[in-house]
Amino acid sequence: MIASERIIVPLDVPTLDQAIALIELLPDVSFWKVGLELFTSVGPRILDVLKSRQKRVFLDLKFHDIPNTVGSACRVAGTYGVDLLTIHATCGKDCLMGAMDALFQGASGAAPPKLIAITLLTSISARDLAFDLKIPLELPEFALQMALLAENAGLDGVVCSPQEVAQLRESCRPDFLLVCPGVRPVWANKDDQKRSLSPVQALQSGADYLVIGRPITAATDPLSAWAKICEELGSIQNLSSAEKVHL
Ligand SMILES: O=C(O)c1cc(=O)[nH]c(=O)n1[C@@H]1O[C@H](COP(=O)(O)O)[C@@H](O)[C@H]1O
Repeated sequence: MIASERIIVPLDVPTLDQAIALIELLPDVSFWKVGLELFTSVGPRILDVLKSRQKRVFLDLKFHDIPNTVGSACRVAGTYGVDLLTIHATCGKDCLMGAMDALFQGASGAAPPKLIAITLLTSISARDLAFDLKIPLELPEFALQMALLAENAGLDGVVCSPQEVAQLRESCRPDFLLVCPGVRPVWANKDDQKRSLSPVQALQSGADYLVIGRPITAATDPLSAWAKICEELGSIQNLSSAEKVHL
């Protein structure tokens, strides 16, 4: 897999027309993420648009509810034929296991999406975790525990910040997918991301996929921002973990 295929670009726009314009502006992007804004606005139509263009699809709905509700939603999401789907690890083990079962049922014989759990949102700082959320664990330890919970529940991987990815790569099974948002080239704004690293650092630390949005989509020239990031990633010599990923 070449480095650019490991970048997932979020379609964080409110309308179908804007989503299609972005897809057409960046023809070399092979993996797109559909998140809460676009899916709330457009629904599953956007998934058909992407699949008809042979794109891989990350459906980022970040489910977080009781097991019965999440399971029912996963049964529907399993019918969509997408590649990746998100759930919060803090749903708990029963909910995570039930979600996996429900995805298989929904896919009815076809390959279900890989289910990956949010460990801790990349917009949360160590201070937020301790003082606002009152979690009595150091941030890297909390992220690790959430990843181990997801792994024990049989999930395919997790979403984590690039700052924790090296630790998770060491502690989790080798084929456990590690997807990192909050990635920022040195020349880009941090925006609301609190635990970022550069794309090169994130891949070198063991990420399988990088989610990179505003540094590309909000750039004055998105096409050259995309090209610049691909060029930076092209300089990495050892991309071995990519060989394990078959999405
Ligand atoms: O699940 C995600 O993709 C996600 C998890 C997380 O912890 N942090 C995070 O930023 N994301 C998503 O990754 C994307 C990051 O976008 P930028 O900050 O514009 O690069 C957004 O679509 C977020 O919804």
